[in-house]
Amino acid sequence: MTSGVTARLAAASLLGAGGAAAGLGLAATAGWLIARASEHPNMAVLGLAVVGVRFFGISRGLLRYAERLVGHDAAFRVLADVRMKVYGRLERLAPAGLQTFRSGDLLARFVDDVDSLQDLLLRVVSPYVVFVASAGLTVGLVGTLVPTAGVVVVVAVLFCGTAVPVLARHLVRRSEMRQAETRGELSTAVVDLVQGAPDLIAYGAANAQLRRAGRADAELTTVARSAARTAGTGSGLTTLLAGLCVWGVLVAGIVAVDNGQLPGVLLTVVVLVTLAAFELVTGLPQAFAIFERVRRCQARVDALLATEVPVREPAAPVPLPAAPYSIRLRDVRARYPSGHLALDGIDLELAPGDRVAVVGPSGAGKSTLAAVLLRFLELESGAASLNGVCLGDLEPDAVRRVVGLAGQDAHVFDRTIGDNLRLARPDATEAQIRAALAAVGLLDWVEGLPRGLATEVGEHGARLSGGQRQRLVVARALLADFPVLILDEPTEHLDPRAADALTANLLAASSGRTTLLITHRLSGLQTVDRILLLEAGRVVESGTHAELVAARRAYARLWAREKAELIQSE
Ligand SMILES: Nc1ncnc2c1ncn2[C@@H]1O[C@H](COP(=O)(O)OP(=O)(O)OP(=O)(O)O)[C@@H](O)[C@H]1O
Repeated sequence: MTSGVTARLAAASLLGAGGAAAGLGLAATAGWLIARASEHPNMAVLGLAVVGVRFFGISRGLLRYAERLVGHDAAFRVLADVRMKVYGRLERLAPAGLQTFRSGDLLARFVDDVDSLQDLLLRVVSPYVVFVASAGLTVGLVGTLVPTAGVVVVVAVLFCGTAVPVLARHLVRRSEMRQAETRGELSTAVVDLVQGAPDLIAYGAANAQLRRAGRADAELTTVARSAARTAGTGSGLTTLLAGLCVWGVLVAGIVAVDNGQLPGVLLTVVVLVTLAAFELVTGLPQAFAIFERVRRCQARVDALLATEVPVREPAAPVPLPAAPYSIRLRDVRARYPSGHLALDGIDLELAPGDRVAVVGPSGAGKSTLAAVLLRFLELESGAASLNGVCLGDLEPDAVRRVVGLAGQDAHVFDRTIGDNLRLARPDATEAQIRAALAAVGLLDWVEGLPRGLATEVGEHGARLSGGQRQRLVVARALLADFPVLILDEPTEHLDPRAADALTANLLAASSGRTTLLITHRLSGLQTVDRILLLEAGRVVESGTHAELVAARRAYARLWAREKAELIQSE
């Protein structure tokens, strides 16, 4: 917590205590005024009390307002700080480190759990500080005037301020702690329901998913109701105890007046001050219950913040070397946290301007190779370097400024075509945007649209065809102008002819730029400098297209099959 926030919290506590003191002052002066006025004294006697009522009345309102203002300001600052930390962590964890979290649960942690943390200051600490201040002053004032009444107030304060809330906290602990998890489960079910709606409907599975969300909702209602019932019972009990306390003070006060120990006028003061002090006590069991929920939310946020980053981040990063860039992998092995060994002894050389294709069957480890180069996945052994500097000694973000990816699952934002492109390069000129679109064969289409670059693409690019979406992602990567560009299955959603045309376009557009093309199609690879054929995480063949075809091994067989399929499809 920054010192500014600590000072604000201290100021809010002082203002809260001041407001409580003013409230008691108001009760005391008003009580005295009413009782004394009933004796019809000279107006001059009442004058000071009238001023006191005005002063305490106005200052109580002002102090409470100021306390809320300063307290909320502090709480929101804390919240902003935590949210920034959580977002920063999410950024470092994405994508490999987030795979253990479900996206709905992640959303609940990032939004609901972080939001709940403000309750600690606003709904737990603040009411308790105010109660402690009120109770302390009341015990002092009432105890001085009527010692036996003071004892009654002390006992009531201990019960209302400690015993009942602690008991309520104990009873409510399980359900309050369960709330954060259940909210996460509901969020997960709803996110699945919304994101998977078309498939759920197509497979007739929507009702089952709705029932799952319904069950999570019912469980959340049950735990919330159980927590509210316990907190409500606690509030009722404290109200009862506060009422008994006021009666006890009244009886002790009457005895004191009878014995001549207390002037009759002050009896009203003693009773009204006690009433005012216990005004806030009914909220305390709720505050303790909230404290349990906040603790659980804090634990969930802490777990996210403590999640290990999937790649090593150097304590003292080496500065990024100057361009041009060459990359070298030597005997690289990489394993996913699940234990799967996805790369097993990979060697790769990417000199400036090299265009290398990585091909191989599904699951061979092609995308994993991209993940290693982008520092999304740590090496288990072997060496990876950029201009001779170990990739692990550079800041991962610095590596990602050099090595860019146009991935098969890249996100298309719910904005316009132009916005999606400018994301990669906010200052891109019209000519640069047009060149990127032309390189992926989208320029004619975009120019034919009534709104051109201002056309909205919908959520996840829903208003685009699979192929257009894919091309847009590649255009964005070209526009970003990364020194080393990885194109992961850029032709994934295209028919064979369109795929081959796009590969040709891309290889032409990336001419002179270091490019790693990951693809399952071999057509068009005649123009790349080198091809690596991956199988089960190992390079089983490498060379130019001509060399590999001439070698008549696995690559040549794949090539023959692809040609036959192309002839068949025509
Ligand atoms: N996050 C992950 N956790 C565990 N295993 C993974 C993960 N991602 C991929 N794998 C496994 O690693 C292996 C290599 O996967 P990878 O995605 O690199 O293959 P690929 O060659 O790119 O396949 P495709 O052509 O289908 O995209 C596969 O067996 C896959 O199941």
